Amino acid sequence: MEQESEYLIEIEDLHFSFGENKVFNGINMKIARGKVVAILGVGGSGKSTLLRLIGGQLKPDRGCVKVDGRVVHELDQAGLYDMRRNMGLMFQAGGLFSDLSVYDNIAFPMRELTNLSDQLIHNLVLMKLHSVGLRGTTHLMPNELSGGMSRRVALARAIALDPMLTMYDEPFAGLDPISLNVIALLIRRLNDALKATSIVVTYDVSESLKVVDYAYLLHDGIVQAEGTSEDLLASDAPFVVQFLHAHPTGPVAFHMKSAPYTEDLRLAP
Ligand SMILES: Nc1ncnc2c1ncn2[C@@H]1O[C@H](COP(=O)(O)OP(=O)(O)OP(=O)(O)O)[C@@H](O)[C@H]1O
Repeated sequence: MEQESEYLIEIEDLHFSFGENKVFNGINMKIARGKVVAILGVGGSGKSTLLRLIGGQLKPDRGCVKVDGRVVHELDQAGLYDMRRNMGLMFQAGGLFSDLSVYDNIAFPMRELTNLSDQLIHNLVLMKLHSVGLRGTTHLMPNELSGGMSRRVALARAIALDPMLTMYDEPFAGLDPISLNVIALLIRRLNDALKATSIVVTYDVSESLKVVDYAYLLHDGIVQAEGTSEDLLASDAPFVVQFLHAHPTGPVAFHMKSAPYTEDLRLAP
C-alpha cells in the first residue's frame, strides 16, 4: 500500500494568471497534516485565488496543487466532489445564509452532503455550536448576531462535516480585538480537537502568528518568505520587516503596477 505523505497539501511550481494579470509565478508550499498554516499577503497578492486553486475552482497554467496526494486539476467531477466534501471553507465575513436560522445554517451542509437522520443532525449541530460556545443561539437569525458571534457560527458550519482541511478566508476581518482573539484561538483549538489541518488566509499578521505553526508570505507572485512564527518575527529581511511591522515604506510598493504616470495623463481626453 502507498504510504501516506506527511503533507496534506503540496503545491509545486504553481503558475496562474487572470488574462494578462500574472497572479502566481512559481509558488511552492508544503502543508503538513495537523498544522495550522497562515498565508499572509497584502490585498491583491493572490491569497483568495490560492484557496480557489486548492479547492479546484481554478486550474493552474503550470505546476500543480496536490491534496492528500491527488493532483486537484486532474480530478474528475466525482473526485472533486469527494475532495470538497472533506474541505471546510469559511469565507470572508462569514457568509451565513441570511434567511436561515443559526441551526439551519449549520445543518445545511449535513443535509446537503450526507444521509444522516434528523436526530443525528440535531445532535451534531448542537455539538458544533457547543464547540464554539454558542449552543444557546440555535433559534437566532444571522442579523440578530454580533460580528464575532456570526463568525463563530460560520466557523461551526465550516467544521460541520469534520473536514480534513479547513480553509479560512480573512476570518478576522472587521472584528474587535477581543472577538478576533477568540476566533484565532478557536481556529487553533478546533483544528487540534478534530486532528485536522487548517489554512488561514489573512493580512492580520500579529493575530495569526500567535496561533499558527507556520506561515507563508506572498507578494509579487512568489513566496517571499516562510517559516515558523519565531523565524519570521526574528527575520531581518526587508520585506518581512515591512510586512510584519506594517511600515508604509519598503519593498512593498503603495502603487499598483501601472503605465508611467506621464503616459497615463497624456491618454486623458
Ligand atoms: N475573478 C477574477 N477575475 C479577474 N481577476 C481576478 C479575479 N479574482 C481576483 N482577480 C485578481 O487577481 C489578483 C489576486 O486577487 P485575490 O483576491 O486572490 O487577492 P487577495 O490577496 O485575496 O486580496 P484581498 O486580501 O484584497 O482579498 C488581483 O489582482 C485581483 O484583481
